[in-house]
Amino acid sequence: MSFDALLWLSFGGPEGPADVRPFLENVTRGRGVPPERLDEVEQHYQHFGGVSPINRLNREAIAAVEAELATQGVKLPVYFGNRNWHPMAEETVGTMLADGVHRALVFPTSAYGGYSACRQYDEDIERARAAAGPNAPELVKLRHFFDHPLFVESFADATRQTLATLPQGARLVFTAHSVPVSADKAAGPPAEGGGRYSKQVGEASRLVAAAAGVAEYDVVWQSRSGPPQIPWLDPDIVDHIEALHADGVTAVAVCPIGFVSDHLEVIWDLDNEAAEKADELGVAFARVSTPNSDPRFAQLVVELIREHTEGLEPRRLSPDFPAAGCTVNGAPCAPLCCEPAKRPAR
Ligand SMILES: CC1=C(CCC(=O)O)c2cc3nc(cc4[nH]c(cc5[nH]c(cc1n2)c(C)c5CCC(=O)O)c(CCC(=O)O)c4C)C(CCC(=O)O)=C3C
Ligand SMILES: [Fe+2]
Repeated sequence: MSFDALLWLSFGGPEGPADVRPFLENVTRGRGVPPERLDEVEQHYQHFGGVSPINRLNREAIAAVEAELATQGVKLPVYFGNRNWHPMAEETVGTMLADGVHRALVFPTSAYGGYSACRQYDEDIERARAAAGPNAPELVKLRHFFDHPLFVESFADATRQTLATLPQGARLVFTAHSVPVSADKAAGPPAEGGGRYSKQVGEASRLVAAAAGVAEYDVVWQSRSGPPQIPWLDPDIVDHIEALHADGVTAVAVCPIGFVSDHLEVIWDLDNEAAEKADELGVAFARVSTPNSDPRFAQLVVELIREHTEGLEPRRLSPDFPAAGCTVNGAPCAPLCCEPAKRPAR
């Protein structure tokens, strides 16, 4: 099938102090996140001058993908749009329409299924197309890539490098963004029994640990928000470091398997909060870098594109593991797949 563009679809982040509050309001609109949590998270952003690295990292990754497309002789202009901050997906899809784009592939910057990691990007696609009107380009989203060999090898090499900086016997701990337990239960089509997000995170961790030659590891969660009475996936990375310390562990390598770039949730929640806890306990700490700046990440994106443009055989390390994510115009992967949780009224 023929496509005339790629839309790089990401989360978005503030690019100056005045952007922070409106950005956070976009992220949490109608989601019942307590104002105290927002004030706290605002401080994390202001600590870095109100600038999240995420937009810069996306622009760098896009430049690498453009270069890789040129190297492989694939002609496809790349556009950049976000869910929560400028350039917003609505603005970008408007530009694509004005440029005469009819059909585009969409690369979402998340490797996983689940509401926040997959279905919400479909909602972004729907919203952006609705804003563009009846002639909006057709938008075909690329699939989950948690078990793609290029994703796994990139994290595995980075993990090996990080472990080499730590004393022998360091514990390897994978982390991904926590979500409400109810959201994880609703992840995947109902017949699958839920948990598609946490299961894929667990499988990616298993693959990376195996490729890095590590037999024992843990999978934990980070960056929890929402009111405390609502259960989220746990344990939290900071609590887990305490538990490991109590068990006599003296060194920890943290691999942010749930993310593709060193954005704010990584540089604050891990490099700051988790590292501080480890330091306080006298536990050696090192964080594995994410794939964003690895040349294999650009190769991965181009390979996912060529699955569509040239019918390239999808490469998966766990082909029997449930995965999806390839949607047309933001329609769900399957009926009731990753249904949005019931949200408190605004
Ligand atoms: C699964 C998942 C991913 C991974 C998939 C993916 O990468 O898409 C992810 C990524 C990210 N999350 C990010 C930032 C934030 N997430 C928040 C809040 C929330 N995240 C959730 C889930 C996820 N989030 C959920 C269930 C909430 C509660 C509110 C709601 O139900 O939606 C809040 C609100 C304040 C707070 O409470 O923390 C912020 C600021 C940034 C940008 C960092 C930067 O600026 O550099 C990125 C990449
Ligand atoms: Fe988040």
